[in-house]
Amino acid sequence: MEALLHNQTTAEQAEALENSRANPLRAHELHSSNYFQLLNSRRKLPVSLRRQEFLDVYHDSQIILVSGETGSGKTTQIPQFILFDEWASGKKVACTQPRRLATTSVATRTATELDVPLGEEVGYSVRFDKMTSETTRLKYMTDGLLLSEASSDRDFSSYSCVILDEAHERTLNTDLLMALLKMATSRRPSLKVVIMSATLNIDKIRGYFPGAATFEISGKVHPVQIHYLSQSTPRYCYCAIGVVKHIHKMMPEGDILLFLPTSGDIEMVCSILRHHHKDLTVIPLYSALSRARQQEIFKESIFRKCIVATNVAETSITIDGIVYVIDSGLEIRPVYNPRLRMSTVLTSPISKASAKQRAGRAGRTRPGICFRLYTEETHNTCFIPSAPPGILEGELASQILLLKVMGFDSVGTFDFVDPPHPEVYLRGLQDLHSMGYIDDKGTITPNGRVAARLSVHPKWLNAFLEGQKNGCLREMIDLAAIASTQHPIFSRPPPARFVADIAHQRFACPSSDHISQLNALHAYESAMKTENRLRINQWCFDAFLDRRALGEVVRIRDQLVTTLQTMLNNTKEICAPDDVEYDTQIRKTLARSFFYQCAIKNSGGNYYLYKTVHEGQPAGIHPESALCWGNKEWIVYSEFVSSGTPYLQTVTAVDPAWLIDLDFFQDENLPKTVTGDFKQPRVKTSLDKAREKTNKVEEDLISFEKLDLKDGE
Ligand SMILES: Nc1ncnc2c1ncn2[C@@H]1O[C@H](COP(=O)(O)OP(=O)(O)OP(=O)(O)O)[C@@H](O)[C@H]1O
Repeated sequence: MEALLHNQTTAEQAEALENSRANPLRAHELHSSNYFQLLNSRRKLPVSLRRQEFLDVYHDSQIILVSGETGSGKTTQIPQFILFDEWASGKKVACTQPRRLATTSVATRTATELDVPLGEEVGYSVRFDKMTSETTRLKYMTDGLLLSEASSDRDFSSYSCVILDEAHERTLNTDLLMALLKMATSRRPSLKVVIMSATLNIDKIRGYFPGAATFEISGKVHPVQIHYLSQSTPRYCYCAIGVVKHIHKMMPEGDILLFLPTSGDIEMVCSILRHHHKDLTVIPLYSALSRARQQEIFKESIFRKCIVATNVAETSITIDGIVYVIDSGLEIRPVYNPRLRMSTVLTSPISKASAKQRAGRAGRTRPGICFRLYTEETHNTCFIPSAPPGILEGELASQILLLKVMGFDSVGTFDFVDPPHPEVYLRGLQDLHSMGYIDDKGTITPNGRVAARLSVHPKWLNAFLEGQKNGCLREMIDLAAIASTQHPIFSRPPPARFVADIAHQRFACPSSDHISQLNALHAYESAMKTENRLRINQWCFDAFLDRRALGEVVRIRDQLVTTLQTMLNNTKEICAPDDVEYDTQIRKTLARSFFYQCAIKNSGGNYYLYKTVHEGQPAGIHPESALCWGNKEWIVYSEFVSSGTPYLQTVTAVDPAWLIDLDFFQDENLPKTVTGDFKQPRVKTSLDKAREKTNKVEEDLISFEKLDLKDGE
């Protein structure tokens, strides 16, 4: 012990020893010198100075709303206070985060602070990835994951306390958790709930939890100077490059964090910065990058680091060394349009709360400076106080299904913090009905129950069932896994986009992007069997495939295969890529499972080559698709997104004959004008032709059967 503590002063030694005794995780063990160093800095955090006061409030109340400055220690310290306080209960403490990167990084930090290996007493759990064990008592997890746990345990019975962090973001999942926790606390008096945020809209949440106690922490760790532009500029990327150059050439050491709205902006700015500043380590950060590439932001560098990020770096994470933050004041927010079944991603100004969070990424381990690429007047007059709750902007089908499986039949009267817009809610119900997951009365069906428990979007259950009939269940599982990874398997680095597109041609299927994805995955798996580890990296590099994304797909797929084992045991012979029927069966399965996402060639459209069948919304096909030339009459698509231009993404050509028996395509369900005519006569004609053709084939078959053919005739 003396040897370990030889660097500490006597007072520190005493304090450290006292703390180590109070720490039930390692009370009988010696701590590393790093532990004591961290302990020293943790003790100075504003939250730590009020530990006892917090615990007093915690003991007296069941629900506590905590608000405090960014960097004051909420995310890393409060869960530790609660962990030790609740130790005797034998239950776990959960702390939720809206994003995966923040979840894994704060779990790592807290485990380091407590001097325990990550995954033992402190762990994390995000979708398709976890580091937890039997001994885990403090679990950082994404809000989505806790929500899916709640679907089978409405009382949160394995937890003594649930902490919802970054509640000001009001994600759809956090809002639902608030509602479920409110009910659970009335059933389980021993369950505690802590809702934390730097900029909590206290009045709204306090109104929702009338009896809750509030605990406010003031005080910053380090000051952050804020600078505004004197005049606004629309050329935010070039302005940002100018500020980086100025900092790099003129200002003292310290890393830079630059916030831009889109991954396209980020890649463009990164390539310009790399070209002009060889002595700057430029690192992009956005959600579509693989986890390993995201982790690069935490690595040390001999040069000054410049991290160029979207709002994934906005909350909870601390990147040691960041002194300068440059904030473009913009972000992209997907907004769901229930009438068109389309997600619009538009670049829009951030909220004041987000601006504060972004500035708060500096000044965490030393004083910082934040350059805001907008005027002070813009900040004060144009930015809304906080972003609208996710429940008002997102699609709701899977959340409604989850609530139904939990027994909330009348979701319309559910006690939300902010109720969803009725049109979005009704669209969600309609979609679930089309998928067969709820019946005419809105009651969940047996298929709906299974779909709600899948780790992928519930819509995939129909693809699995249809795939089982058509002998391509494994292919549907592969596609569900590909759709569920955040990272695209086809890599298209901007400087080599053209070369990448040529490399991807070897996987391309002219009638289906889904089959192109399968081709790439299967080629990777064959290469894995024959090549060694080093060669496989080169193989992926040459093919412009993201190896880590493919690895993640395989992991997700294997988990799904385990879940769907019984289904797989009952499946027909799996069709193989060299079967004549392979393409057709996959396209047919996709058509019959995603029939509500159909589009037909738009006869009058030049640029917008297609129109969605039921909404009649014109759209182009994404230029990365093998079907972008529009030579197929009918298609199904996976996503309908608009970032100014509406695009259908990941599309497959289908035959309308595969759809004609579905209710969705019967005359009474096709959209009509007020005079009763079909809104899209082309859809109607095409379906009628398909019907005639199918009837003719059936008639021919019947008359063929009627012929009493004898052997040899
Ligand atoms: N990975 C890390 N490396 C270095 N210091 C860290 C790290 N994580 C946290 N810290 C230190 O701990 C402090 C508290 O961090 P914490 O995330 O708990 O604050 P917070 O109040 O939750 O902030 P926010 O609201 O921004 O999430 C930081 O200001 C920083 O000094």
